[in-house]
Amino acid sequence: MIDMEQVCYSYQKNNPPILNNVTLHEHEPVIGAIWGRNGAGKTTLMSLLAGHNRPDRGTIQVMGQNPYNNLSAQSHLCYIQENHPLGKNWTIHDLLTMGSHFHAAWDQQLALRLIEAFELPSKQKISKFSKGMKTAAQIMLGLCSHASVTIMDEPTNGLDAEKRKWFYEALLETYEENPRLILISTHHIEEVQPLCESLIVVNQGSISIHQPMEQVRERGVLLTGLIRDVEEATQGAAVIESARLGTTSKVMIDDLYSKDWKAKAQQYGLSIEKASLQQYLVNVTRQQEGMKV
Ligand SMILES: Nc1ncnc2c1ncn2[C@@H]1O[C@H](COP(=O)(O)OP(=O)(O)OP(=O)(O)O)[C@@H](O)[C@H]1O
Repeated sequence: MIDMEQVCYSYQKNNPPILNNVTLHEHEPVIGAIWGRNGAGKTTLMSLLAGHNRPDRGTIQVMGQNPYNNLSAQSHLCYIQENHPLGKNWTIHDLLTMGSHFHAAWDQQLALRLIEAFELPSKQKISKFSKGMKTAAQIMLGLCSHASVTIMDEPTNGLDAEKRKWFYEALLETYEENPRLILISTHHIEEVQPLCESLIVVNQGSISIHQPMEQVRERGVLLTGLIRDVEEATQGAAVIESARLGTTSKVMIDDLYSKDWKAKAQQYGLSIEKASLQQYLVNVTRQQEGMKV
């Protein structure tokens, strides 16, 4: 469904590339999370996939076609930017008209349900909406497009907890009804991870992890205990974070949270817990950047 091969991109000529030899393939319908620290290159990656920019090197295909300047490829795509450009005087009614005009598989029923659930006023200009209401309108556009490849940049920004829950429910419902490729960039990985089958981590302009979510979410072992016991128990292990307080040490290991680690923790008298996915990804990307742990 998407193929990026050795893609390089910089915003200004002769500047170091923002994306560096990025290769990314997704050939099955899936909900995928795109995670990365600020400035990692997530939005740049998504805008290239959506055909908003042209790569300096490498190739991009969406549903078998180059998306850049290509109306035929665009008909398979819906890219919702963080502050999606909408007409200054547009109302929700105009958005519905635009959505059904541009997207052949537009889901009007879902659109009307979301408008009601998010309490979006039909006559008010969207430019006068609150941030959360604007976000809800964008979400409506992205989910109801039913585009084969739907890409949403930080779709929950500005939504309160209840509305984020509604978004996640609608996302799952519409995906189950019509499986397609839906990529969501997010900083709220803990919330989004139960919905996602795939995880793409962007780090310093490269893709450092692209794996099934179920494999990554099981990684990250936190051990706490006396410094000497922790050191002995973790000899040869991949320590990606370590902190000391007095005689106590706390470390994170880049490994599966497994029975073996639980047994080892018991043997050395250490306390053990599963690291959160967010903590784990922060440490893994830090280490990849060669920063001190
Ligand atoms: N229009 C632009 N012109 C020049 N540089 C840009 C432009 N947009 C982004 N950049 C630079 O490209 C790099 C990657 O930015 P990008 O927005 O892709 O990151 P991101 O991972 O989406 O970050 P965030 O999580 O903060 O939104 C940053 O160094 C940023 O300063």
